Amino acid sequence: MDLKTWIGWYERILEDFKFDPIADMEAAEYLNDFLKKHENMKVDMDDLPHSDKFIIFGAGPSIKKHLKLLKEDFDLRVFTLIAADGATSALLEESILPDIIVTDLDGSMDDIIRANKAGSFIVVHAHGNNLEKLKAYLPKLRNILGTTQTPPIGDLHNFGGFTDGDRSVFLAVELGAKLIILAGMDFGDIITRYSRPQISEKMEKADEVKRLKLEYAKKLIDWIMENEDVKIYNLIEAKSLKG
Ligand SMILES: Nc1ncnc2c1ncn2[C@@H]1O[C@H](COP(=O)(O)OP(=O)(O)OP(=O)(O)O)[C@@H](O)[C@H]1O
Ligand SMILES: Nc1nc2c(c(=O)[nH]1)N=C(CO)CN2
Ligand SMILES: [Mg+2]
Repeated sequence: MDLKTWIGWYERILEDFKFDPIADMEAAEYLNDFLKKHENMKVDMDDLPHSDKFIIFGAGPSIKKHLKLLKEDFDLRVFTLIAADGATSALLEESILPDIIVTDLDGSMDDIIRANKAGSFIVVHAHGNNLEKLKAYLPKLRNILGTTQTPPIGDLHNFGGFTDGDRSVFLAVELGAKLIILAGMDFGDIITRYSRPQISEKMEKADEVKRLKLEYAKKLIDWIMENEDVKIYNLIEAKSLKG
């Protein structure tokens, strides 16, 4: 998505969520300054693993079922694997290391740091509500690519995308994907412990903000399906994985 089109979406998001664009910019400046001061922790788009086939994992209720089916029926080595934030924990439980993690640092950070140490590249998003998390966790990470939802500054990227899941799809398109399989991308209004590590039940009804975030995630992925030269299959809609 070009920047002009993204800014149109961003303006609607700012209005719907009442986010503060100045706070978004301050977080972006913090991330950019950190990466400038720690060149050895930074990577660029060319450094990220990629192929023309991607699987992108979201943190929805179907994630474990989809992971098990994919492990049985597909040679995962053919794909570049992207975990959206909290989905990283589900992959590690199945002994799968994602090639790339896309995160605003609110998944299970123990798992995300473990995967990053084991070799997953990490695409860290700065926004007005995660400045404290940037301060706490950036020093613990390596192989970082920085993203922002504001017009990009310095070394940061903005290839479009709001939630970690849809931003992962925009990233895959930017990296040359021709085929993308979506797993654990239920959208809807049920969230899991992978998405909210602090909830006590295995699943819960999403609050209104999360429900609206998932609505945007779906709309942005629909936009990609209609406007980009890529085939996207959501396993949620597949009648049979082999069919
Ligand atoms: N039912 C679902 N529950 C949670 N995530 C889902 C669901 N369906 C799809 N996803 C995708 O999985 C991604 C990873 O989930 P996670 O909740 O960790 O992300 P997030 O973008 O950080 O959201 P939040 O800002 O609410 O913490 C989401 O960004 C979303 O795009
Ligand atoms: N300001 C702000 N921006 C965001 C937020 C958020 O909570 N606040 N959440 C996101 C991922 O879902 C993406 N962008
Ligand atoms: Mg997140």
